[in-house]
Formats: sequence, structure tokens, C-alpha cells
Amino acid sequence: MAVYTEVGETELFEFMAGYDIGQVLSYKGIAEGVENSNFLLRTTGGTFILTLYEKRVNAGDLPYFLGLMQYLAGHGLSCPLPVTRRDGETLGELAGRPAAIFTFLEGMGARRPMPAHCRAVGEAMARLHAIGQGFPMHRANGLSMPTWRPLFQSCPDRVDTVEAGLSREILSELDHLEARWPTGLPAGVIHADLFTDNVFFLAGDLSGIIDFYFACNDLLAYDIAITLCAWCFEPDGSFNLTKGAALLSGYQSVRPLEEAEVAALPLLCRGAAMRFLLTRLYDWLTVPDGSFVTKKDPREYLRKLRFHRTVASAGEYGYTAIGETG
Ligand SMILES: Nc1ncnc2c1ncn2[C@@H]1O[C@H](COP(=O)(O)OP(=O)(O)OP(=O)(O)O)[C@@H](O)[C@H]1O
Ligand SMILES: N[C@@H](CCO)C(=O)O
Repeated sequence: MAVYTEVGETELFEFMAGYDIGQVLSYKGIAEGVENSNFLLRTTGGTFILTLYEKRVNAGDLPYFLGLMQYLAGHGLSCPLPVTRRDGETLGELAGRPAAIFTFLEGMGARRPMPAHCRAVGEAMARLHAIGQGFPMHRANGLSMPTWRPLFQSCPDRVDTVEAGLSREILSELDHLEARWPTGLPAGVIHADLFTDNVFFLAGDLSGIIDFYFACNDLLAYDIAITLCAWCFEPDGSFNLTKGAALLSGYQSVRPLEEAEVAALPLLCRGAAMRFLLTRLYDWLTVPDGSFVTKKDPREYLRKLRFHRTVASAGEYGYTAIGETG
């Protein structure tokens, strides 16, 4: 349940006086989500999402996240739009936390993604990348490749209790990634957490993208790698080539990949799997049981990493050059 901070009626009414979106009819905590406290807010002006930013989000990054959502929405990408207050700001303070209100997006995450969902998410990601080229702010990726070894080193000394030999496997993989991580590929704004719970569908069509709190500037193809990892594996751990092909062709219908990006894809997928393996591993070993933060199984990403290690070329993810048939 992601409501870490309770909000009293009086303080909410005071906060709402800064906005021009009508009288509060009701507000209710939202169970989903891990990082922040979210409330469904109904007013005489419509339905909104109220977000209170908790400790795991760096307040200094909020202008980038909110500015990005405003920019993307303003350029036709469907995502929550931060509502502007009477004083012209989008960020305020409520219950001692930075807080903002967003437009409500209809739809829900695809519980069992099909190839058509994968194609749609590929296309939407490419549009995000294309629009993001004009966004003037910059935020370094706080979970980029050089941060992975220190993150691993900060894990408690019990890594091998998750799986025998895991420390050794991670260290050898880090050596591999550090020696070969690509440079010079097209870069720009990436979502960096485009998992199935962050992409909404309505009546089969993609209705919007949420949760920009890992967005940053990094390699565009790294975002594709993250998304392939999140959308194209089956519950039994196998990679679904049809879904991979759909995601990549959806992406390429908007932005064709460069040869160097295609060549780097297997390595970027190993990196993406490592990033989520490590953050999940850290939480697994440090977050107390029964806390609000839902711990996700690091072994899911260990299995994905092992698969990517067997991949020799992007064709094994379903990639075909534009104009060729798969
Ligand atoms: N603009 C929106 N419109 C509709 N629903 C939303 C919107 N923003 C958030 N939600 C709802 O709130 C939930 C949590 O949002 P979000 O994923 O941004 O939270 P979070 O705490 O950053 O979580 P995490 O990073 O763990 O996914 C979503 O799953 C969705 O149900
Ligand atoms: N998407 C992340 C969690 C929060 O962003 C994961 O599945 O590990």
C-alpha cells in the first residue's frame, strides 16, 4: 500500500486553495506504487492524482520530472500533466512533503501483454525519445552502468543466500559490462522504467505512460533494452520472439535504429537486466519484511540476465532491418 503520508482534510483544503480546479469532493489513497504516496482526488472540476513525494525521490530532481511531463504532454505524448497552481508553479508542499496534482489518465496496465501491446509500447517509446530531443533540461542517470558496482558493494554480505554463487556471477558480469559498455550511441531523454504497470491501455489501445521518476538522459537503445526485458519474457522465463519483434518494429516505425545500436542491443540488455537485478537485490536484503515497499524477486532478473548472455545478435530478439521481413 503506497500511502506513506496521511493527509488531513484541513491541510488538503488549504493546499487546494492554491489551485483553480474546483472544490474537493473526495480523496482516497491508492494502493499501487512503491516510491510515493498517491491519492485519487475528485473535485467539482474533475478527477486528478495527488502525489506526495517521499524520501526515495530526490526533491532536486522534481523540476526535471514535472517539466518533462509538461513538455511531453505539450508535444502530444499522452502522460499525466502537472496542474499549474494559481501562482504559476506545479510543485507545492503538503503534510511536510513536496506535492503535485496531475491530470488523471484513463486505462490500466496490461496484465498479460500480447504482441499488439508490445508493438504499441515500442511505438510510444520511440515517440517519447523523438519528442524528448527538444526537452532542454538534463538529468544524469542515477542508476547508470558506473553506479552498479558500488550498488552491489553496498548490499549486505548475504548475497549468496539469494542463490549460491551469485556474488561471483555478478562480479564477473560487472567486469564484462564495464569493459564493453558502448559510448557514442544516440542519447537523449529515456523513461528508464517502462514496465507494464507504467503503460495504460484502454479498449486495447495505448492510452498513456505514467511514472517518470526514473527518467533521465542516457542511451536511447538502453531504454529499448529495459523495455524488452520488462515486456517480452513469459512467466516461465522464456523470451517471446514474436513480442520482441513487435516491440522493435513498433519502435522502428517511428525511429529506425542505427547499425551501432542494433549491434549493442545484446550487451545493453545484459546491462538492463543487471540494473534491475541489483536494485531488487538491494531491496530484498535491506528492506524489512512487512514494510510498505513491496520487494520484487531479484532472481527473475538473474534468469533474464542469463538468457541475454546467450544472445549473439539482435535478430534473437526479433530484430529485422526496415524493409526486410522477419
Ligand atoms: N495520472 C494518473 N492517472 C491515473 N492513475 C494514476 C496516475 N498516476 C498514478 N496513477 C495510479 O497510481 C499508481 C501509482 O503511481 P506510480 O506508479 O507513479 O507510483 P510510484 O509510487 O512512483 O510507484 P512505482 O515507481 O513503484 O511504480 C499507478 O499504478 C496508477 O494506478
Ligand atoms: N520497475 C522496477 C520497480 C520500480 O520502479 C522493478 O520491477 O524492479
